[in-house]
Amino acid sequence: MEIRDVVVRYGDTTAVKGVSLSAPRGRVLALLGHNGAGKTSLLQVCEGFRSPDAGTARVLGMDPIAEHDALMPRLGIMLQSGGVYPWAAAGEILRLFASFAAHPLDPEMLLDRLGLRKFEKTRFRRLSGGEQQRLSLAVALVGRPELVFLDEPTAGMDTEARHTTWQLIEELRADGVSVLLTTHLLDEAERLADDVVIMRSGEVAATGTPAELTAAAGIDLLEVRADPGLDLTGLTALHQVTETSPGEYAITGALDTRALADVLGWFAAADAHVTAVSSRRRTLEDVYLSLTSQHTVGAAQ
Ligand SMILES: Nc1ncnc2c1ncn2[C@@H]1O[C@H](COP(=O)(O)OP(=O)(O)OP(=O)(O)O)[C@@H](O)[C@H]1O
Repeated sequence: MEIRDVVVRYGDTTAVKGVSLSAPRGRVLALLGHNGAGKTSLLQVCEGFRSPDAGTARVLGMDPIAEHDALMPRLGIMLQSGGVYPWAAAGEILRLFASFAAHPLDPEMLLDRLGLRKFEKTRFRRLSGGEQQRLSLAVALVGRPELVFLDEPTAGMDTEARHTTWQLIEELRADGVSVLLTTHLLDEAERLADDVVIMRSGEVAATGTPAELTAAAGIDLLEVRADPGLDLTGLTALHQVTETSPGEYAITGALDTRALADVLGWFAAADAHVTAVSSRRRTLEDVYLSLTSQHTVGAAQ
């Protein structure tokens, strides 16, 4: 899948501002970003549900709008709202979608795997949010798609369903299926994604594998608890510093021994009352927050 310079506008709002990205086959790509960052709009362009205002999209080598009918049977799409036939029973819905496909997965297997067996005779609208979500996932997968779009697939799911979903996604990838998912769960992205795209206000803020995004030599996150509201001028000239909450300072970047001494020396020189210091390697969540936080200032911004 390849998109180039895609722009999506809603009236005066530009939701996607010239995004380019490519998703190689057989990999899981996670699209991250705050509410309103433009993830769903971008997904809709790839799915052929929305025509971009500028730019191009190629999905499995096809134009998702002009070749929509040929493309759809090869895609699995799980929508945030999910609802398909609210009056039909869960089992009927899944078997119906299986009957549309040339080589479906076994719907009975999916009912069992996703814990839906006891709801097979329950109408969609009577299912709980998490059960609807599980059925929507099953519907997206039952046609044995080559490429799957999952918009917040595990939102509202309980822990067990979330783990089953992760396993299913890993099995899909092992079978060579490509997956493009959005999520607000950074641990989900870190566990599943081969590639990550972080969006901020309709633009790509960073891309890479989770390892690339979190990699740095030495200690890469130093957290210092001290007086709140310190004037960070001076420190920010040398390091990326965020006051993550009042009195909690996160200093990120590859920090060697000298840099650590500099940072603590700065707090000492500022006469700040330091009550705790800890260090660790960065997680994807740290990278995400430092790229999307409004309050981040400093050298690496
Ligand atoms: N149909 C629409 N009409 C007008 N504005 C819209 C429409 N759909 C989305 N937007 C706006 O476009 C921007 C991007 O929305 P989008 O749904 O793509 O974001 P998102 O990253 O998927 O957010 P979320 O994480 O909340 O699902 C937002 O500011 C949103 O309010």
